Amino acid sequence: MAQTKKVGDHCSKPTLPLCRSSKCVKYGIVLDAGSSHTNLYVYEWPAEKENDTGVVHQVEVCKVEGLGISGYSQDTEKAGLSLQHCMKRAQEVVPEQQHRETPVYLGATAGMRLLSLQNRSMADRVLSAVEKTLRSSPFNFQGARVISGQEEGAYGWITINYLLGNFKQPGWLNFLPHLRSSRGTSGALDLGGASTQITFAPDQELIESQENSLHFRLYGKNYNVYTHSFLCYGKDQALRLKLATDLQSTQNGSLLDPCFHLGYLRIMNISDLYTNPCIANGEQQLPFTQLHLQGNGDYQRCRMTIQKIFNTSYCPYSSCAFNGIFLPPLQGEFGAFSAFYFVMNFLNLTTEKSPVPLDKATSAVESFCSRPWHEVKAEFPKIKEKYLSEYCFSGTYILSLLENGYGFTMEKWQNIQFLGKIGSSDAGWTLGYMLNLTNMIPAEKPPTRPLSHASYVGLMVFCSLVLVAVLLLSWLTFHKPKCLQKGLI
Ligand SMILES: Nc1nc2c(ncn2[C@@H]2O[C@H](COP(=O)(O)OP(=O)(O)OP(=O)(O)O)[C@@H](O)[C@H]2O)c(=O)[nH]1
Repeated sequence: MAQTKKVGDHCSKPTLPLCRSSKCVKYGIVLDAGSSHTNLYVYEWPAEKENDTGVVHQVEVCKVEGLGISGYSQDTEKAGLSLQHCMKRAQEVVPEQQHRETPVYLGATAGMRLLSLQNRSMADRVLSAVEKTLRSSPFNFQGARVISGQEEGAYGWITINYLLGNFKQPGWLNFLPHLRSSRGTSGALDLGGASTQITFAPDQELIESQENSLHFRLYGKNYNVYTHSFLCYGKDQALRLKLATDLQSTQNGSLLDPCFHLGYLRIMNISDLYTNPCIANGEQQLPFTQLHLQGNGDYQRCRMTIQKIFNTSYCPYSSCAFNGIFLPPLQGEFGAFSAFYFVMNFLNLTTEKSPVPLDKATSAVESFCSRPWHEVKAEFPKIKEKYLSEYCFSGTYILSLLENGYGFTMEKWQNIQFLGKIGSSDAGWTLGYMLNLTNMIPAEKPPTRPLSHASYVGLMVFCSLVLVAVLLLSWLTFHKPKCLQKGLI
């Protein structure tokens, strides 16, 4: 059973001093090694870091081309060069005198979790190759590791709530402890290529399954948070799961697929489809080596085929998402990011103001899926064919996951905001990871800032004037001039 994580507890012992030998850390770098590619993020500390007043924000993002876990294992040299290019970019962004103080972290997510399950030594080789490049940079390399699904969910939740300013409550709430609940935070929905996470503070205190339960103490406040990471339910692995399920009913490897546009053709090697732990050994039973996929763009049928990858036939708890995984009743607002945003943004279903209602979103995906492939390709010539050809599947998958998998009804759907960035920072787990490791979110509320000299002098003058006025009034009351006293008789 996974241990309950206390993020705030790590914070009580700083792992990285913010100021060393008169130099303060002003930047931090995090690399997110995902299944399809790696992103390098450079963050900048707020100006008044000692008092933790400003907000740590992103100043640069660099996409390391080819360095997805699969890409790296295929072409190490090319991916290594691409990584060096992004490290150089970071050296330009971070002032030279700051290089030695700037911490660099690498976290690998679900792609690497799957690679570790499938081929441990390959996964270790990938990590040590990346580590070697990072060690040779002028920055302060702090380590590369595979983060757990629970951490990915937790840090995504921390990132968006930190950026939305949800952790710092007005001081007057300290005097009304009954109002200080976990509410007022936003839930986090993250869709990757290999896994998807849902994290939120539920209404009910009890989280029925220990491995879905997180306890944080941040800024002097306790948070009970639910999280789950569904490995193999990122959008790329979900497509594989769906294809593997569909293949069971074909005799010759030809598949009429409603999740792709009419006129779209794709040929895939069956061995590529089956080389990962998400799909149990079905390959041997198939009498063909290639899959010939032909699109026929039918949203309703696509939705039905996707539905088959969610097993909702059993639930050992009071309520479940799918595959027997506990899910408490959904609570509050949610921010949906990563591929949730990429896909919904392409389909024009993200708005800054009010969310697009569920029925309108469904009609939009349905109408997109029904368009012939040649027409879609002609309209979006600049979009990568891999992304463009899969928006129909991805849009339908997102609707199925949120509606059927998690139970976002028409009403609850209105609480979802699809987010690319918050301010200048991308929504994702990386910022939360760095904030935790550098102790930027303390477990306890920082002491109230002492008054500045000018405010102190001003306050003293004001108090003195009030005192003089009170003394004068008292004197006038008890020693009234005689003429006045006579007049009153
Ligand atoms: N449309 C579009 N899709 C993208 C873009 N960048 C990444 N993706 C896809 O979005 C999905 C999620 O990508 P990431 O957020 O990098 O997730 P990941 O790191 O693969 O996630 P894990 O599953 O946790 O390993 C993947 O299927 C990517 O192929 C983009 O710019 N546009």
